[in-house]
Amino acid sequence: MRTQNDKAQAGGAAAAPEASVLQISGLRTCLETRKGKLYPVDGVDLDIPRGKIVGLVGESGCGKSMMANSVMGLLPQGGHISEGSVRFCGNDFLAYTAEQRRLLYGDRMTLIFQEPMSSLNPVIKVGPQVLEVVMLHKEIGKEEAKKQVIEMFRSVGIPEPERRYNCYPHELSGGLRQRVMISAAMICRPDLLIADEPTTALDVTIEAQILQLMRRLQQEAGTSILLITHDLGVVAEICDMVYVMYAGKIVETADVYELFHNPKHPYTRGLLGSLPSRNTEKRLQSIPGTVPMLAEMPQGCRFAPRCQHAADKCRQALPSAAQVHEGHRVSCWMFQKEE
Ligand SMILES: Nc1ncnc2c1ncn2[C@@H]1O[C@H](COP(=O)(O)OP(=O)(O)OP(=O)(O)O)[C@@H](O)[C@H]1O
Repeated sequence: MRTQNDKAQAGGAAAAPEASVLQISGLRTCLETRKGKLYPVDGVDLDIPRGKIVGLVGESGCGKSMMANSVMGLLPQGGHISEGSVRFCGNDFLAYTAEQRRLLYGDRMTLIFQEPMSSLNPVIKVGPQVLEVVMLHKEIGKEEAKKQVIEMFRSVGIPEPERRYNCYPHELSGGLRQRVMISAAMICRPDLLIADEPTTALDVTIEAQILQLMRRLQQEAGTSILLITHDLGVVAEICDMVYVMYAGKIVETADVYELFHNPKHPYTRGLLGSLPSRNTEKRLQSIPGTVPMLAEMPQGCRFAPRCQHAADKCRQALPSAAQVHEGHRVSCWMFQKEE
């Protein structure tokens, strides 16, 4: 039977708070496929400071979900982390046993997806599904746990929480289902919430409400959030820091104000919808071309085939991350210091 000590070891609960909740260094995720070994995450460094909301942004197919799934142990068959390190609250996360991870997931590290129906069991009422999370991780009786679930439902803005407790997922709207998922993810006040496109399936008004809700709960619980999105508007709304990912690599990172006011990487500028130029007022609506297939990664900078600034050097070798401002790093040959 698990003990408080097991929980402390699994999540580092007894340790002094670390400045970073999640520290990922040189993470490489390998997929063994019929086409050979593919690397959807290829040398990623990412740091999530305690209590911050960090956006991970990039177009579809850039490897954002693979990044999250690598951390959450949700890789498809044939997938594994082949290089790098992951530290969770200062502990070597990759060295955790399966049991330590099981205790951690749902309690100190939680996940919400775009489509709550993929996580909710359609034949079990929503209240008991959240109750199960509480019972698994908190040492309290069923009556107390049920009270906490109803209180949580009230706190996330589910009207008539006692009645909704006994609804099946299909009886709720998409927005209410996502509030149920957020309840399940936040009820144990986790250190880290990974939210993978949590508002993409919702209409704009509900999206704004859900983002505000996440921000409020995050502030109340001191949870750090990794928010995965393809939408820089969502990033602007609630993130403190941003990592921009392209073709398995982080190409730029900065705090949110700096990234929006001083974007450097041509890919980030493309995502922002405009490519400032000294000579023209030209505005881009979208970036020409598509994200490369994993089996067809270009040599050199992976963005070079789509980049209007690409030079020979860009097609030959990968740039490393260079600091352009405090906390602002960019991987682009245009910003490498001359040797
Ligand atoms: N099971 C799989 N087998 C092989 N390749 C996969 C598998 N799942 C994803 N990929 C590939 O891995 C790459 C990264 O995919 P991933 O889903 O992480 O991207 P993403 O940025 O999260 O995009 P989206 O927002 O569309 O999910 C893509 O090239 C994708 O085709």
